[in-house]
Amino acid sequence: MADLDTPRSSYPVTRMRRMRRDDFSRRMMRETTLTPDDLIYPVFVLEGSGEREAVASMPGVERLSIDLLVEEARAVQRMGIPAMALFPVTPLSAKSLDAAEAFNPGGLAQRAVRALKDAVPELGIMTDVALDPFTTHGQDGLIDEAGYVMNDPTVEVLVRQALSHAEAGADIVAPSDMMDGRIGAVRAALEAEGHIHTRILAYSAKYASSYYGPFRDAVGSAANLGGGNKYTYQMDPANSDEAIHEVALDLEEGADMVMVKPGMPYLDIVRRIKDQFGAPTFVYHVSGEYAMLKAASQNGWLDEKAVVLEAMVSMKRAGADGVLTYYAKDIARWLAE
Ligand SMILES: NCC(=O)CCC(=O)O
Ligand SMILES: [Mg+2]
Repeated sequence: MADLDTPRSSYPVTRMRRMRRDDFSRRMMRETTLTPDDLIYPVFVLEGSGEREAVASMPGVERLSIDLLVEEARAVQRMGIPAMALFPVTPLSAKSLDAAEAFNPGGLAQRAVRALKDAVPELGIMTDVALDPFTTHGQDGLIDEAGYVMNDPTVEVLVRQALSHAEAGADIVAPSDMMDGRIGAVRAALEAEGHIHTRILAYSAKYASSYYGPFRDAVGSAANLGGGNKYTYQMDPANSDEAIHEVALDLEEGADMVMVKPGMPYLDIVRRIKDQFGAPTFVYHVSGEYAMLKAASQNGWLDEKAVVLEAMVSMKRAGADGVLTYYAKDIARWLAE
C-alpha cells in the first residue's frame, strides 16, 4: 500500500502549508505583531475623590476620580502602554451653551492632566478637544438659532480648549470635533504660545457612527443629545474618498498623527490612508466595538482573549500604527502571559 504522504507529481511544488506546519516557521513568516507599544488607553474622569463608577453598557470599564486615575496611570505605565487618553465626565451644572468649561484652567480635564503628569511624567497624556462634554445640547460645537453647529466660532473655542490642555502639560491634544480648519488654528496657537512640542492627533476621518452609543452613556452626553445626530460634521459611513481629502487637509494644517474612527468596520479606510500618506495613523476601537466583543464573550459565545487579539492584529495589518482601545490593559496583560 502506498504511503499516503508520498508526494505525487500531480501535486504542486509550492506547498503553502509547509510554512504553517510548525510553530517556529509560523513565527518566522508572521507579518504583523502586537506589543503594548501599539496601545493607547482611553479613560473616563470623574469629579471627587475615591469615586469609582461602572459604565453599564461597557462591562469592565469604570469612571474614576483623579486620585484613583493616578493609581491607574502607574499601572498602565508599568505595563508598557505608552499613552492614556482622557475623557472628562462633566457635571450637568458645568454645561452651558457657550461650553466655557471646556477651557477652564481649573476644569476636570486640566486638573487631571496636571495630576497625571506630576505623578507619572513618562506616561504620554492625550486630551480630547471637542465641546460635546460641555454643551447643554451635547453637540461638538456652538449652535445657531436653527441648531446648526457653527464652524468658525466653534474653532475659536477649540483653540482656547487646546491651549488650556497644553498649558496643563498635555503631551498630545486630539481634536475629535470634525470642524473645518481646526487643526491649522490649533497648531498656529500652540506655536504662538511656545508649545512647539505639543503633538496633535487629528480625528481626521471620524464617521457619524452608531458604534459610539456606550461612550455617550459613559460621559453622560447621550441624554443631552436627545434624538439628535452629528451628520452635519461627522462623515457619512458610505464615503471613502472623502476620508483621503480630510486626512490631506489635516496633515497640511499641521497634524502629527491622524486617526480613523471607528475601527473594525473602517479598515479599508485605514489601508488607503496608510498607503497614500505614510503618516502615523491610529484607529479608535470604539465603545460599541468593545461592547460587542464583551457581550459575546460574557455569553460564552466568543473566546474573549483570542477574539480581541485578532481584532487588534487586524487593525495593525490594515496599516494602523496604534489602537485606542478600552481593552488596552487586558491586552498588555495577555501579551505578558
Ligand atoms: N471622542 C470620543 C467619541 O466620540 C466616542 C468614542 C467611543 O465610542 O468609544
Ligand atoms: Mg476635517
